[in-house]
Amino acid sequence: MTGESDFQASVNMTSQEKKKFGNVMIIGLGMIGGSFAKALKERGLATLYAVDRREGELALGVSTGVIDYPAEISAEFVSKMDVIVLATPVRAMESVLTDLKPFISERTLVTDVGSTKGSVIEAVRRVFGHVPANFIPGHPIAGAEKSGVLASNPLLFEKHMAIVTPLADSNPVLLDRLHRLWRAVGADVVSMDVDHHDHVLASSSHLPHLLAYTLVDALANGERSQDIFKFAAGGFRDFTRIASSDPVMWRDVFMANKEATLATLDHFTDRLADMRAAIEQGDGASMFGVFTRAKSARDHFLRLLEQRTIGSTKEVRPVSVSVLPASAIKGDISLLGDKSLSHKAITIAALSEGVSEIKNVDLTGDVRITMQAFRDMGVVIEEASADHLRVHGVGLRGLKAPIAPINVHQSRESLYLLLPVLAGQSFSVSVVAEEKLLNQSMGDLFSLVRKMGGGVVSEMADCLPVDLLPGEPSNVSVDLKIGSERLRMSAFLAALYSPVEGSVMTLSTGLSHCEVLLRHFGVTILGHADGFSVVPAPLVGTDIVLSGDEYEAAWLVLLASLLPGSELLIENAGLDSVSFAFLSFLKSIGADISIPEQGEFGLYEGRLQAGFAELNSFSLLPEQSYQFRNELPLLCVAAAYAKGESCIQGVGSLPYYCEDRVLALVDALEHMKIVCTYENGDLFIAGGLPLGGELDCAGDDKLALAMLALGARSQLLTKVNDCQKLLEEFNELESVTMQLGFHCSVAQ
Ligand SMILES: NC(=O)C1=CN([C@@H]2O[C@H](COP(=O)(O)OP(=O)(O)OC[C@H]3O[C@@H](n4cnc5c(N)ncnc54)[C@H](O)[C@@H]3O)[C@@H](O)[C@H]2O)C=CC1
Ligand SMILES: O=C(O)C(=O)Cc1ccc(O)cc1
Repeated sequence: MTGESDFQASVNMTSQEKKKFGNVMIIGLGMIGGSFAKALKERGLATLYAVDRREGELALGVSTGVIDYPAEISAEFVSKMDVIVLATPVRAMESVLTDLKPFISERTLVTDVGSTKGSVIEAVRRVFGHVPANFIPGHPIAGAEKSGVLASNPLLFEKHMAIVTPLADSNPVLLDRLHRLWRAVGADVVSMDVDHHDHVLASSSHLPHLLAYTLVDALANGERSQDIFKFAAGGFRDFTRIASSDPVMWRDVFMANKEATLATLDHFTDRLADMRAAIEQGDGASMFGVFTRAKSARDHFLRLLEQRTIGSTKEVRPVSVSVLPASAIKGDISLLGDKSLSHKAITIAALSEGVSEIKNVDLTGDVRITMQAFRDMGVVIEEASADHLRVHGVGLRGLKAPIAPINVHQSRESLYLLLPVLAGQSFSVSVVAEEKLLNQSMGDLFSLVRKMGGGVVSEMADCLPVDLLPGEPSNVSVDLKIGSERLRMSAFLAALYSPVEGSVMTLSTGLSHCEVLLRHFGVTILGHADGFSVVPAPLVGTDIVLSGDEYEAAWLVLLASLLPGSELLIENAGLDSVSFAFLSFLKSIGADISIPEQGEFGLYEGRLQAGFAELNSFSLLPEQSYQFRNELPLLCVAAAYAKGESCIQGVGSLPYYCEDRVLALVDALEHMKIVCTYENGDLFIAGGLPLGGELDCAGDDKLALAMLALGARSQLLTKVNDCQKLLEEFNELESVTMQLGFHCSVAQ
């Protein structure tokens, strides 16, 4: 069968000619074996041999350049191999292993590509009596409905996953080689436990194939089959593509992975029966619920998959924003709802009874993570348009246990909202996260949730991932001390689950969006001298139009104040106590601002107007600096343009991230030739006219806006680097400023 001289020529190669992975033998030169061989061969990484019970495939393999040499299972070939890959249907692997056994050396890596893993390991045990350290199973999650060597594609594995399922005594050197092999053909390697693999794949791959085969067979043999196929629309074609897959391979898969397939099939059959009942009873709401949840889950996963295909980690390109000194800003605008408010409104609407319409909602970035979590727990959320949601609330305790852990990815906002809500349910749930949220102490949040009465279990002290276990609800009374302000909404949510009136003690009695939003949904929140009490009652679904982002509004007001001739009108401002106090302070130092009246729930809502005015220097007391800690970068800019020297006291006593921001802005001011002095935690800024120049906001969006405002009336162009976060948070920056005649240009 094999040309002995070819073989001799190949094994006589000098070490220089020997390729990175040496001699690789594929057993079963079909679509997957052929693709793997071709990917290695085209990259010059190995000398490729193949064995197949169909000689024709081997001849085609050589003539189409998929392999170098045909081979056979014999001492001469097998003993010289560095890697042997089993790529036959899974049930053929036992006989292949039996043939290999007499010749195999323990330095040779033996692996496979089979779609099931438990059955392959059982076959290895039957043949060898144990699993040898050099046998390490694998499975590429890439393929097609085609078969045979002619269908092989050297790019098949690029940016797809390859699962490896090593055993406790797998040889680590050979395991490393297996990882390298898959990475060399473009795959991302993931390790998995054998049983987990078989259950996951039973649902994600085996069940869909079973449904496609059965559907086509049922329809093809039924009445009107001719016309069914003749008039089949795209959906039928999409759904049944995989019914063209190889029947031998798939018969083997179902025989090999019986238990796991039956489990997922039973689950699916139950759900199909529910759907049948819904159709029979004309229960449109149930159908609508299933369809919306399924659509959003699929859309969500597709987005994740797209990110994978672009690259395993999201590519972040550095972005800078430049401003040319402007003469004036003029115009009427509406701002998109605040992101943090959008997260909160979705959460409260999901926990309300009945339907809520949320308008002017920002659905970009992290907000979708909060939304997906509620969808995973049975809340139907319709996207009526790009900034309008219809949320079918399920009540405070009406969430359903999710089938997988809730993943908050890297969204702190989602985590702080979801954790108290999950702790109030009657099911256990795991919460996982990614990258920057891992390995960070969540002590303040976890202890708040513990107060609610349930169990909070994490492997690493107070870090994610965490398991929440239901417990007897206890009375919630939370004291938000300095620096814990980010817990404010979490505390109010926890208080909603308190059996008796919950209380949230706060430093100031001013109203924030948290209380206002809850009042909007029918919660009675009473203000006291040292905070608030929350009267337990169901939340009531309602309609709400979210007001524009407050920091963006404050920034635009500052711009209007700095630029002579400006006339600005923000149609949809919504100011909480701090923003109201901040704008009132600007007024007190000479700004020309007209603030809207206080509305029913406590916000200053409506039209916010501002025009140019020369600002006076000011002195801010430590308690004011604390109150305006988030707005301080804007106040530094006001000071830089004001007449005379301003003083901001108590910067050194602010939470570290607020102080850091101010100090970064001091560097920028000095770079622009504005004289600043920072002494004993107090900051002095001598007003003047900033020069302009290149600045770096270190990825901080609030700082970036302040820096752009510094450039508003400066003498030269101002360029701010590292603005990715700014554009994520304020993605209409360019369009809003363009509308007002203030040109911010974005460059990558
Ligand atoms: N088709 C797909 O999309 C994927 C398949 N897999 C797995 O890869 C393996 C191969 O699948 P495909 O390449 O699609 O099938 P295929 O039908 O294209 O190739 C299988 C090859 O194995 C040969 N073969 C069968 N029994 C043999 C034996 N006893 N000795 C030597 N050769 C033998 C056949 O002649 C054929 O050429 C299967 O275990 C399958 O579960 C894994 C991922 C994706
Ligand atoms: O063709 C498709 O869409 C597939 O699903 C390919 C596939 C088939 C079997 C596997 O074990 C892995 C991937």
